[in-house]
Amino acid sequence: MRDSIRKLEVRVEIAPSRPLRLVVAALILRKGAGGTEVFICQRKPDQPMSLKWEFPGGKIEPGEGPEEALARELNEELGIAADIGERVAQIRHKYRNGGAVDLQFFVVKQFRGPLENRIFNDMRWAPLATLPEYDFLAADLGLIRDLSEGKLLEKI
Ligand SMILES: Nc1nc2c([nH]c(=O)n2[C@H]2C[C@H](O)[C@@H](COP(=O)(O)OP(=O)(O)OP(=O)(O)O)O2)c(=O)[nH]1
Repeated sequence: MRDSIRKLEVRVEIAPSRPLRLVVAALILRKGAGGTEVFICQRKPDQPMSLKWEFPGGKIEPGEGPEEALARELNEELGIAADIGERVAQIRHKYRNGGAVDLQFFVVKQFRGPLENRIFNDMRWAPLATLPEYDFLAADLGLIRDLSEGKLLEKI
């Protein structure tokens, strides 16, 4: 009995202090003159990881499914009603200062409403080949490389 209590205490001590954040983000796509473009957003100067570029989205709230969470975030951040499409990537990343994230990326090809900037420092459509020119969040860098080389979306 005492042994099992001791084991339990040890487990509590080594439990991770920062939980894994479950995050969903959108690759909102359109056809541009020079090929496919994706919608990218820049974080504000007063946010953690300030001025880094990212794909719109955010944390899944308790009780939400990933698609539901992403539709909510896109409505809150950009004022659009989006049709959430195929999940094309999942990435786990440990930030040096801020714990770990589990990121799921979904394609969005259709949405209703004009894109409004409600929370970002800047936002724009970027041709896939130009993505490496932007200072993206570290977790996104593998995805950025694949997108810019035309690897990930070839079947879409
Ligand atoms: N939306 C979005 N978040 C991303 C991307 N890549 C990446 O590492 N993240 C991280 C940054 C944040 O830690 C988290 C998203 O959380 P959030 O949007 O709900 O809130 P936040 O930026 O204020 O972050 P936090 O300080 O509350 O953790 O996921 C991405 O491409 N898009």
